[in-house]
Amino acid sequence: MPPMIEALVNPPFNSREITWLPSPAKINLFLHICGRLPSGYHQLQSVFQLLDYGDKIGFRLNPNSERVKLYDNIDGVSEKDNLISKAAKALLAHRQNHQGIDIFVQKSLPMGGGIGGGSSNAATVLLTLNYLWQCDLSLQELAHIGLELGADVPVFVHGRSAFAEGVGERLAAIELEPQYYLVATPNVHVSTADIFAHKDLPRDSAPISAQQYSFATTRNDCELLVTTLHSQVANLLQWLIHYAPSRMTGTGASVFAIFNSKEQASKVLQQLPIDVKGFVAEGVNVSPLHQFFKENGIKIKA
Ligand SMILES: C[C@](O)(CO)[C@H](O)COP(=O)(O)OP(=O)(O)OC[C@H]1O[C@@H](n2ccc(N)nc2=O)[C@H](O)[C@@H]1O
Ligand SMILES: Nc1ncnc2c1ncn2[C@@H]1O[C@H](COP(=O)(O)OP(=O)(O)OP(=O)(O)O)[C@@H](O)[C@H]1O
Repeated sequence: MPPMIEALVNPPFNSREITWLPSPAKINLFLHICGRLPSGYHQLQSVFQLLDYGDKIGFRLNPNSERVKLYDNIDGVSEKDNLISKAAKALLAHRQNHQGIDIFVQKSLPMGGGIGGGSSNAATVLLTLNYLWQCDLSLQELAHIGLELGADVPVFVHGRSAFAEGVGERLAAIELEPQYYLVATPNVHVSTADIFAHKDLPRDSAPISAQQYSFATTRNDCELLVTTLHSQVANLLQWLIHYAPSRMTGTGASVFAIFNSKEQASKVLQQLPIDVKGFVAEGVNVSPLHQFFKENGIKIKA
């Protein structure tokens, strides 16, 4: 495609340079388990708080190919299992053109930490390829495709901090006070599937309404089990709680502490124990990915 026409068709994407899009993290401000479905999946209630921090996914048009090529491998994840490839594959059937696309990844988020990195990567790919391939799917349709890839994908597709129910797919946008979060990940892997399958996991929290949500009156129902099984998570939470209200996100291993100012959060970040990785982020009501689309005049069907 000649550069002029290409630039008109797919701004801000082109074949000369990589366009980097945000793939933000989330934390679960609370996580109640209200029951178990016949499928084995759990009925949850949660508040997904989106953050202004995350990975970056790069896209470059390839005029010489009709294929999607993923350039950056993620340690320990085969290309076939990568949620980025899976998201691209899931959209193939819907594409209205055969534009070849090269995909790149700058990973900042720890994997399997309960902060949704893989799910967010998948959502960024679904929304971007929907645009580049002119699939014209709605957010609802993209979220439906995303749910097949992971329970946390729909919230990133919709791009709003939300009160969530069901397996995480029934979402109601929520406006949260701007706050700063120190997110810290100890050097231990917690398997989401193992935690949900564990006999000691409590599964009988009474449902609450979105209006009833407050941090102080809610919990993460996975926290007691995960801290019992993994002393690294227990020790980190005990340490953090001296500085600010703190809780585990998802099924761990990451935990977060809530601060009113970025300075306070950054000060504690600098003191984190040596084997703990962390970052400071601001909570946002609208995903940085959706902000990117808005700023570039790209509309997605509601
Ligand atoms: C715990 C949360 O992080 C909360 O945000 C998510 O619900 C987990 O989302 P995720 O990592 O995208 O999870 P998935 O990849 O869909 O599921 C991983 C495994 O967790 C269990 N699982 C997950 C979600 C759910 N509502 N009930 C479950 O029982 C299932 O055994 C599943 O095989
Ligand atoms: N692009 C990807 N980025 C990160 N992990 C990926 C990716 N593709 C596949 N995975 C696999 O998915 C697993 C879960 O990834 P993810 O980062 O979404 O988990 P998480 O932070 O625990 O999030 P959740 O809150 O959804 O449980 C990883 O351990 C990894 O094996």
